[in-house]
Amino acid sequence: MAFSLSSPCGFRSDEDEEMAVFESTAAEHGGPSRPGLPELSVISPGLDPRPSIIEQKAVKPAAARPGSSDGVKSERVEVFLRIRPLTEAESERGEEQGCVAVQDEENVLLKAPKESHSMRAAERGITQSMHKFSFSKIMGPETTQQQFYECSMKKMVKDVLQGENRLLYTYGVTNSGKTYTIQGSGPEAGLLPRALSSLFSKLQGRLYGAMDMKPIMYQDVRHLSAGEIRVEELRRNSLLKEDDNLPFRRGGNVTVWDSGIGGLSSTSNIATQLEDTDSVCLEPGSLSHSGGDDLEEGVQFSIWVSFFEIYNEFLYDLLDASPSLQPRKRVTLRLGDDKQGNPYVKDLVWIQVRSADEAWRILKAGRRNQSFASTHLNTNSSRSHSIFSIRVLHVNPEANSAKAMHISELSVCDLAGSERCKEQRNGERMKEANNINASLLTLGRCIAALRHNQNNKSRPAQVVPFRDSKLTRVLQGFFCGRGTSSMVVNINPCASIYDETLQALKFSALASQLVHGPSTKTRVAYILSLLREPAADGNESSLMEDEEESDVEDGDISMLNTESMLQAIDVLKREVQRQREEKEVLEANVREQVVSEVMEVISGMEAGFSETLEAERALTEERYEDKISTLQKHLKIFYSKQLNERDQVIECLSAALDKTKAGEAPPPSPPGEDSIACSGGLLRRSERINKTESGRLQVELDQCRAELLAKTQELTKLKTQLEAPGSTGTLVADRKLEDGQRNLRQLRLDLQRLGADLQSGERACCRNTGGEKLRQALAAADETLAKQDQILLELQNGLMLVKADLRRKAETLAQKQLATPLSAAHPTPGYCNKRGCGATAPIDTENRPPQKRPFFQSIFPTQTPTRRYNARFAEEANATPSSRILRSRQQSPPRSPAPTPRSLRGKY
Ligand SMILES: Nc1ncnc2c1ncn2[C@@H]1O[C@H](COP(=O)(O)OP(=O)(O)OP(=O)(O)O)[C@@H](O)[C@H]1O
Repeated sequence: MAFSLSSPCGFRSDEDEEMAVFESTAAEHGGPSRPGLPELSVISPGLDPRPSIIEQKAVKPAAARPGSSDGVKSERVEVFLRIRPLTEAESERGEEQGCVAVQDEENVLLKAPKESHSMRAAERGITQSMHKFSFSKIMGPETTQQQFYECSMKKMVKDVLQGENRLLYTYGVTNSGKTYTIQGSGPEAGLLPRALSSLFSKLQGRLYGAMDMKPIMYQDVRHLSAGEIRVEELRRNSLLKEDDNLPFRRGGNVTVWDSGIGGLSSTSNIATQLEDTDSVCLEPGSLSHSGGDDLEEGVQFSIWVSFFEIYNEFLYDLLDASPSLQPRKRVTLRLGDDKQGNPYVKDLVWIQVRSADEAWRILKAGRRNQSFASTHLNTNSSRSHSIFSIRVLHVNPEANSAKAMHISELSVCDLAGSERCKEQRNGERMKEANNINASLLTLGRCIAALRHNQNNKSRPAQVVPFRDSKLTRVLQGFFCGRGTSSMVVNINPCASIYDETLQALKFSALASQLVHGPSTKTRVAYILSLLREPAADGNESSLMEDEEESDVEDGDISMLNTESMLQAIDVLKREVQRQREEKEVLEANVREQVVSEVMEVISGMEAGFSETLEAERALTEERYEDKISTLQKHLKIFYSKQLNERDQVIECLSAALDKTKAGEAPPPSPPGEDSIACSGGLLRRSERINKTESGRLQVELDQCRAELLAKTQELTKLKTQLEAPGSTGTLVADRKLEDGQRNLRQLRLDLQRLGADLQSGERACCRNTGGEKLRQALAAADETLAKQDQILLELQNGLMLVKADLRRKAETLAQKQLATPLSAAHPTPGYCNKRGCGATAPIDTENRPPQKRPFFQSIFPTQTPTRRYNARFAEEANATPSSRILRSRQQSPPRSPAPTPRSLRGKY
């Protein structure tokens, strides 16, 4: 897996989010800034002055119980920063670009150099170019090993001798000085030799010399038999002897061994370094605090050490001594859990040491087996995580064996350096780098999860992925309350590795957020306090009677006898039960409270909803009522208009009918017609038509009547004139006759037009309610017209008779005139020619009664237009007025054919 240092030590997702929590901008802290982009981020455990000790109840409220652990304080994980000095070579390369600036003892500022990825990212606006970090203590390049020991590890040694478990681990980019910090170099002894020296210095005269008790598993002790003791002694001597025979002492040869995985895999030229470390010496007075004044009275201490490494996710015992220097197959160790679930390295070699020198020699012997290699950054780079552990057995020789033993531990872990995989050209180095980075990634995830759980106690706890790597599994106990840990972050101020350094510091910022869980001693104290409490039934009141108060105060639970331990277990079981019940009650109360609150909220919501619903309903009702009333108003107006129009139509039709009844005969309408299909528009149109047509018809009828009357009077007058003998008005009568005929023709034409108009009126009227009546009226008018026609016919006949009479008289006069000279001198041929009356035959014909022979035919025997007209007229005399009107329309092309009532019916 190619590892990118884009996030701190491989933090990928959750952790990156977490990191954002600590960041703040330059504006907040007065740092330099560019427009629109803050250049400084502050990544620290807290922005407020950080107390090194905080109240435990703020961290773990559940433990704040009267009589138990109330008031016990919990510490933040200490994180130290150590900046190594630049080497001459690095300075010559121009690595000094001031990217690491120590502000004070706790704060450091990182400024991205020009060529770094961070600066490029900052220029693109992705991140800041400056970052500020806070630490428990910052040790600059000038810091000596002694100073660093004083501030970091000295107290840890003291704590371990008092029965605590402590872990110190170094973290940083490769070649940043981790190994130097732990082991030292030359006269600069590292933390570990100083701790060993300090430890044995404190234990002067208090060492437990026998080798009959040995630490096993997580923190158990086994009593050794004599045979086993011999085996242990042999092993120790072998290792010490091996150290004495180290090749470098004889000239610095190369040691070669098999990593146990892929055959010969690691090569180390350790001569130089071991020579250096071999000569590690402590400055005079550096361990001035030697002396075990604060050690427990009467207790002796047995010191055992182990040394193993995690290389490519395999565990190797570095003290698995073998006298052979030949390549050999290394045995891998397995991890196991004890009954309490504490992880431990199975079959790990523990060597009892009686002095700091022995311990140091054992360490050196183990280092020979450690995996080192030359990388592009470090010629002697650790390719594995190495863990050197010191177990202190607290033995009370005066007490019985069961309660005489307590174990504490100091572990020092030199983590392999994180690095860019892509920069490893060797395949094996690449693999190592991958494994190193993977395990560091897991460590980061564990720390992030722990921190999350500590900060979010109310939420479900995250699973801490200790099992995802061997490293975290081994260190699990120190992160879970069975000890405390301190971190040393080593950085190299070289500009070329600025980006990696920045990521390492971000990782450390996360680690510094951690708070130590309750220590082992705290738990023991809690259990013992439970045992001291008088139980409700009084059964436990005698529990501690056998125990010495001093033992209890010491908090060493192993000092209880079996019976007391069983009782303690019972008490603890009951305590667990009590706490469970307490929590159940609490949960029930909380549930009840939550339910009642939720119900309140629900009922409030219900009330709100019903109010809203009511308001909505009222609003909707109001709106629809408005709409209905508007609609009703409109309908009312519409129907009242309709009714008015209808009434008007009815009135008009009634009036027209009345008028028609009074003197006019409207044309008949087809039977069965009614006004069911009448619409408002048709009624109005009918009304208009009726009004205009009726008026016009009325006027025309009046005119016709007047004309008829005038003609009748004229004819009567003529008649009387003609009847008068010797009347000189023959010509006048003739002329009058012609005029009468013309007038009659005109009259007929008018009548025809009148008939057509009446028919139109009939069509219009047939649509309305009074259509039937109007038709009847028209039929009556038609009959009247027919009667008038009849009268006219009679008049014509009368005229014909008068004319015939006049002719006869004229002939008689002519004959008389022929008989007289006067009559010869004044012939009247013009008259005869004019009238075409030369023929005599017609005279006879004309003497026939008028009914037998048409009047005009008798007057104009030849086929003239007048005759044709008269013939037609004769036909018409026998036809109804309607048929005459229809015929006249057919013979009048200029006039458009009138629509029949049927067609009108279809149209409407
Ligand atoms: N504080 C210091 N003062 C002087 N020299 C130092 C200091 N820290 C480190 N060095 C030197 O820097 C070099 C690299 O140190 P070291 O081997 O301890 O790095 P490292 O972090 O352990 O590297 P790796 O992770 O690759 O093992 C060594 O030569 C060491 O002597």
